[in-house]
Amino acid sequence: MYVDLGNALSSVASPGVSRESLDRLDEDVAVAHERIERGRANAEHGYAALNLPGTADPDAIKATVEPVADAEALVIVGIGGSALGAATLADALDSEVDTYVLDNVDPEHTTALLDDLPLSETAINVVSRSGTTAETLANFLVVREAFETAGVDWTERTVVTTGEAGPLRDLAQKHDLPVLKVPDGVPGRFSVLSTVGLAAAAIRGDDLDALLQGGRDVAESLSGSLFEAPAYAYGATTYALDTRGASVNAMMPYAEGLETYAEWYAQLWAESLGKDGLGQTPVRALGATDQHSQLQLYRAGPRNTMATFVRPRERIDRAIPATDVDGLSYLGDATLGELLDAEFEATEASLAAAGRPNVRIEIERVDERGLGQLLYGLEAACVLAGELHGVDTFVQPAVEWGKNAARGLLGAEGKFEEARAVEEKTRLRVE
Ligand SMILES: O=P(O)(O)OC[C@H]1O[C@](O)(CO)[C@@H](O)[C@@H]1O
Repeated sequence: MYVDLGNALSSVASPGVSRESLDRLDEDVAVAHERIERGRANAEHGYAALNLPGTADPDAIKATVEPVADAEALVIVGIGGSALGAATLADALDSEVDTYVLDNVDPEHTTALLDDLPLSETAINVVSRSGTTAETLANFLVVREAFETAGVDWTERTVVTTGEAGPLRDLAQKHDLPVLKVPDGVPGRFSVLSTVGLAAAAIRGDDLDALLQGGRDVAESLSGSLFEAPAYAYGATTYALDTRGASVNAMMPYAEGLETYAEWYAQLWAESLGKDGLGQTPVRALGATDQHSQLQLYRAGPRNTMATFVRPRERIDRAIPATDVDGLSYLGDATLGELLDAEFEATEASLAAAGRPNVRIEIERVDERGLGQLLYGLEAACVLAGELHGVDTFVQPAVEWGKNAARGLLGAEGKFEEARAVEEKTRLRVE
């Protein structure tokens, strides 16, 4: 994983950070690194996630999913951190196994998916750390019923990933289902390199060892200086730019296979840093596509945005056929990959020319090792940014209010004051 901070410097951009400020900030990075290392050594909640490249057991995961290793299709039933990591790997990596993610409770979408699936050839990976998330459990009950209606034994097609206890763990035990434990101390959004992201990857036949090796590559680079650790360089720079006004971070990977990665990043950044009135707003974008939708704002809108450009250094390419159409012959001399790289460098430079901060992140290829580096790198960057902001990176208390309100509206057991607030909504209807 390579990071280039050049276009974030105050000599190029505003908001920007001076080299002297980065040198001063590096002292705080050293202190934060010590804290992180201590947290990792004691396997403290959250910090333990940065140990996964060394603690995850790919062979045990592969053995557990063996019963469904013959699947032609896979449905991942989960939400948030229990879906986005696996979905990111599935979007980026090729596999013989057609993979679908049920991470919403839209009846039309769920029904259409179940109607199309070859259920007898389909594996189900239901994932929930708490085992109580309404959307995940509701979708699983619907999926299970579809299998039963089709006369397919769902207990033969299901692998469960969940915590030590809870309704999903109870269900797995009741039906003697293969179950993988979510490791202790690993919040959902930091769990892609654990059983949470790797169970589906194993069913798909992805190279788990290479994914974890990618994580180890970056873990070994973590040190007390941002000038030696690319992940910390990125984390520290987002912090420096955020505190100077860049309260929005547009994540713009230049690879179709990394589109879901930008969604994964959005949860990581929003749930980890969005608290105590602080937090950089993550925006999902895709290069070159969103040059033609969002770039106008980032180049000429309020000076509150930084952009993060991600690209693989190598990709399988395809020539653009020669053409005699006037004004287009230049395209015929290039390839799609060359055009995409030109767009990448041109867009990066266009923001710099307008004095808008941006950072470049590169990996060798969009393969298991490259993804392991990118995902672990962003996790480490996020943990460091959380230390510098002085927030508790590993909790997300603000999400509970809405969950309680929804449970109350559906008449779940217990008292949910929040549900009353929904009924007492202030109204100013215009029809
Ligand atoms: O894995 P679980 O417990 O189903 O939670 C799913 C997601 O919901 C959240 O708790 C937010 O509501 C996320 O932090 C988490 O990744």
